[in-house]
Amino acid sequence: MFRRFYFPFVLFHVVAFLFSATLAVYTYSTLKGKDALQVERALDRKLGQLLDEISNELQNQVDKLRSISSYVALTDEVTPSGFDDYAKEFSQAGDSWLLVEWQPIVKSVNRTEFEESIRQRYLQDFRLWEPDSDGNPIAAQHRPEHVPVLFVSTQTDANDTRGLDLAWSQERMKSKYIARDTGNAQLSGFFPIVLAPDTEALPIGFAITLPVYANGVVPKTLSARNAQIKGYIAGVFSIEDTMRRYFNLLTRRGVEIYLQDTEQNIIWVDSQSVRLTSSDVPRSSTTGAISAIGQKWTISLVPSEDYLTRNTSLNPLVFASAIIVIWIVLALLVTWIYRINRQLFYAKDRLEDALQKVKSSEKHYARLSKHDSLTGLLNRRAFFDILDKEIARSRRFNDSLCLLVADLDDFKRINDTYGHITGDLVLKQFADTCVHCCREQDVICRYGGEEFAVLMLNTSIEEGEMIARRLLQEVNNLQTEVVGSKHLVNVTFSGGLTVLKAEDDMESLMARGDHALYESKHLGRNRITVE
Ligand SMILES: Nc1nc2c(ncn2[C@@H]2O[C@H](COP(=O)(O)OP(=O)(O)OP(=O)(O)O)[C@@H](O)[C@H]2O)c(=O)[nH]1
Repeated sequence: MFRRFYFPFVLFHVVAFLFSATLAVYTYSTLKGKDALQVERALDRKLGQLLDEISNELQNQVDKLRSISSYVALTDEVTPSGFDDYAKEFSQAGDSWLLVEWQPIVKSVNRTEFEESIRQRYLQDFRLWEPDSDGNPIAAQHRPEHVPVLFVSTQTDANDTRGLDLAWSQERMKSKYIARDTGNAQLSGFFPIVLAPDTEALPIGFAITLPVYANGVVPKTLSARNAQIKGYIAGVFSIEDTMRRYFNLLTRRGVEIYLQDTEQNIIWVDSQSVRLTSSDVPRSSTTGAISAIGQKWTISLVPSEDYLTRNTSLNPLVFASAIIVIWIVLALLVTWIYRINRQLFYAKDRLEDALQKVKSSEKHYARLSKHDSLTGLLNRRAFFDILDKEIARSRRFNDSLCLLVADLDDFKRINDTYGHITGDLVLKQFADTCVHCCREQDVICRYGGEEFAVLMLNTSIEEGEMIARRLLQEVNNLQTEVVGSKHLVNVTFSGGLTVLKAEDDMESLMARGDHALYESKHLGRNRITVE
């Protein structure tokens, strides 16, 4: 009976799919990681370049402001047109400055006089302004010192900045004081630029402030620098205008740019600069610092998903196809292995089956070669094998051994009268009776057609005779039903009993048994003769 070959196809496909998907996803993410690294390196290079360019730009602007400051320092009577001409000469069109301002120091004692003198000499509607805490400009009141914008050269229409005290911005004020104390140019933090008292849109920017001393000589001591300062030359720059040209290419491609000053003000340079107050720069950024003119700016480049996708050589479709291809290859491979395996499986089954049959027929033929097929008793050849060994064993242990040779009486007549089938039944019943009457260790065989032999091991002649007579009696009582009728058949046998003697061999023992049997036949059958 063949077993059924089972293969879990559904499970296989699930496993094959998961395997292919895992392989593809792993490869994809590894390559994507490499791509991301390349993008990061490219951004790093770009950032380094930007830092250099911006640093140069700032230094360039400082140099220009220094030239203007020398004009103010050396000129006794600075006029609006003179300042404007001079400022414009050094700040060519196309430069990134929004305003260049001259901010003289105005002490509280002469603040009103100063306002008045300016009105009389230059600007009839001149007024001093300063902002409140919310950044809204209000009229200047009780401050000990003012640094209002007196003259301004501007690239905007915002001439109203004249009179504004732009020191109201904390970042700007701080940079001004540092410039005054150190005597050096100072870059401010980021702040909203007020272009007029009623400015609505405040661009975010920064200022570069230079302290101006009489004759352009910077006093050596701090107290002297504080006492002798004449005012400040300041360049005010919009981040949007100044930085845009450096960041343009990157922002257009989807890289977000964040600028951070020393005061932790963060500017997001996008389509329009936005000052962030609470949000942080995203973590996944390429960051670099620039130290310029007393400030430290941090610039962070954050590539958008869109930018990463465009700069990646990986195509998800290719990997989706890879999953399917790997899946198909696995399926073909396993189908091939499955077929071979199934053939082997069934071949093994057939072999096992055949082997089983061979084994059972071996047993069958082994039994057939030793036994009589009708009665199941040992056959003549097997009997002689055993007889030979038992004679030798009896000799060695000095045991007594009896042999009974039995032959059914007038058996030919039974065959002739009732048929061979009934004859066979009689033979079988006689054999069963022998097995029943003799002991377990005795060896019984069908010696010939209706001749039998019983070897009684470890048995004296007296015991043997007793067993033989008991068998004779049992057979006498035996009745076999004729096949196909209710008629009963009786059978008898004649027996020759003998015991192994010292000089005996197999032939002599058998011959004496046969002789005794003939004696029984001769004396009238149905008897046992002992010899
Ligand atoms: N039914 C059947 N008959 C068998 C078998 N083997 C031998 N015979 C028959 O047994 C008979 C033996 O006959 P005989 O040798 O003349 O002996 P008998 O008729 O028993 O006469 P005595 O031995 O002198 O008593 C023969 O007819 C054989 O054909 C067998 O296996 N089955």
